[in-house]
Amino acid sequence: MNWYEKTVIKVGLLGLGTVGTGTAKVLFDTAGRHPLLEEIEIYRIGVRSLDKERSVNLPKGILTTDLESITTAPEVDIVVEVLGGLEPARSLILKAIENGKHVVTANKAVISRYGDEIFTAANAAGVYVMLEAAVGGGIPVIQPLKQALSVNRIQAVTGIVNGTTNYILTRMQAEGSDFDEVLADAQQLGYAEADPSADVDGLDAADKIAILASLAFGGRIKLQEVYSEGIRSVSQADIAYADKLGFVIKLLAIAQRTQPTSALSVRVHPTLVTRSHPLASINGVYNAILIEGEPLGQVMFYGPGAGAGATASAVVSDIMNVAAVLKTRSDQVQTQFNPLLACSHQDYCAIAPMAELTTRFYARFLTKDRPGVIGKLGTCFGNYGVSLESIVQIGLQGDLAEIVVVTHDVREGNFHLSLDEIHTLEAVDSIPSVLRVL
Ligand SMILES: NC(=O)C1=CN([C@@H]2O[C@H](COP(=O)(O)OP(=O)(O)OC[C@H]3O[C@@H](n4cnc5c(N)ncnc54)[C@H](OP(=O)(O)O)[C@@H]3O)[C@@H](O)[C@H]2O)C=CC1
Ligand SMILES: N[C@@H](CC=O)C(=O)O
Ligand code: NA
Repeated sequence: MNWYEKTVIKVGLLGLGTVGTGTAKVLFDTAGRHPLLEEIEIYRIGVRSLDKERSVNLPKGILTTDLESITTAPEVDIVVEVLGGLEPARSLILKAIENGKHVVTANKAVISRYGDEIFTAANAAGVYVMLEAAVGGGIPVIQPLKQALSVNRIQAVTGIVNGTTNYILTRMQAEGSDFDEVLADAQQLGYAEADPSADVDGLDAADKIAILASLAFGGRIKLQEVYSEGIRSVSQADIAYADKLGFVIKLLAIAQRTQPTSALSVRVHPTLVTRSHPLASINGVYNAILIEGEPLGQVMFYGPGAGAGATASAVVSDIMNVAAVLKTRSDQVQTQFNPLLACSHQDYCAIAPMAELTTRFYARFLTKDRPGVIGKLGTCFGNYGVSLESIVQIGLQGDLAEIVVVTHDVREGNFHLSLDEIHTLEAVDSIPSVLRVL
């Protein structure tokens, strides 16, 4: 059959949870959207339970628990994986590719770990694997990086890419709310991963920055080389001190190349961001990704980073992009990829160790309340070339003095050596927090 004659493109949907339901709702309600959507039909939907109540009206017999049959059905053109988790998602994606299906996925966990295997298989099979929903939820950022921005030499990608943690930090900052209570709300709103520690411990953001770095810097990224630190250590005391010093605390995901030929720094950590920075005002479930490149300069993408409708918008845009290729292809056999849709990186990017990072730091110390302690801290910092931007003693915690320090740019390895020496001072009780400053 000639692809020009095809008027129905069939989608096999794996998963009908938050994202799957949002996707089905858009595909069942096409009025007022792009006319190409009218040519896209859901063939089957794979779920775990056939008895669960669903918030979308479904044609009879469309649900199945036999997910593999969807990936092999000759009728299906595009398999949409919105199951989450590593398995069976990875195996089903590979099965779909093996059977010549194009794949759309929202699964950053699978792509960041098995992207190598998946894209190698897809390129060999002549199919596309699309992942707009995997980063920034509804925000178009994957396609812009592959297309409009690929003209640029990218220098840095700095993002708030996890909706759950941004929602938690925003409410902790605005209302002084309790961490566990706000996390439960984020879960109830459908923002969090099935295991929310992926959000809270920075792992979801690490998956996403690995994907963004790969596209921005043109090489594969080994996930285990991405440094990640979550928000469990962020306390109300640090939020209050940051506020007094003119900062807000955000979980940032950063991929940066300081010199054209240098190794990349790819990392996720809670960060003090000065209130005037564009990322400081991104609140709630919203995400933003600030990209810096030459010759463009800075561009920032902003929008809802999680949730059913927003994520469905990204999933369906990928389905449409593949559908457009299928409709305009003159031959059923793939002869050439569209280089602005496919992913063909072969080499790995070199990643710099964290000790080599140059950044500012915020640190909070509890010390004995006696004269000369600040001088001793200053000497330890001076021994390792750590220069201080500010040092303040605001209050007491019991009979201990609380001292907060913000440094100028320093090599991370040197800063940690100075902390090691400070730990040995008799006057120092503890160092409850150390955070980086953008
Ligand atoms: N939620 C969000 O805002 C966003 C999510 N994502 C990503 O989208 C993906 C899906 O997330 P989300 O919709 O929130 O997840 P949910 O947990 O809400 O939904 C998962 C769906 O997959 C089905 N499912 C899961 N495992 C199996 C299995 N082994 N066999 C059969 N069916 C299975 C479930 O079936 P049943 O309904 O029967 O239980 C359910 O329908 C994840 O990769 C997530 O990271 C990306 C961006 C935003
Ligand atoms: N759990 C994720 C969902 C979207 O990717 C988040 O909170 O950002
Ligand atoms: Na996106």
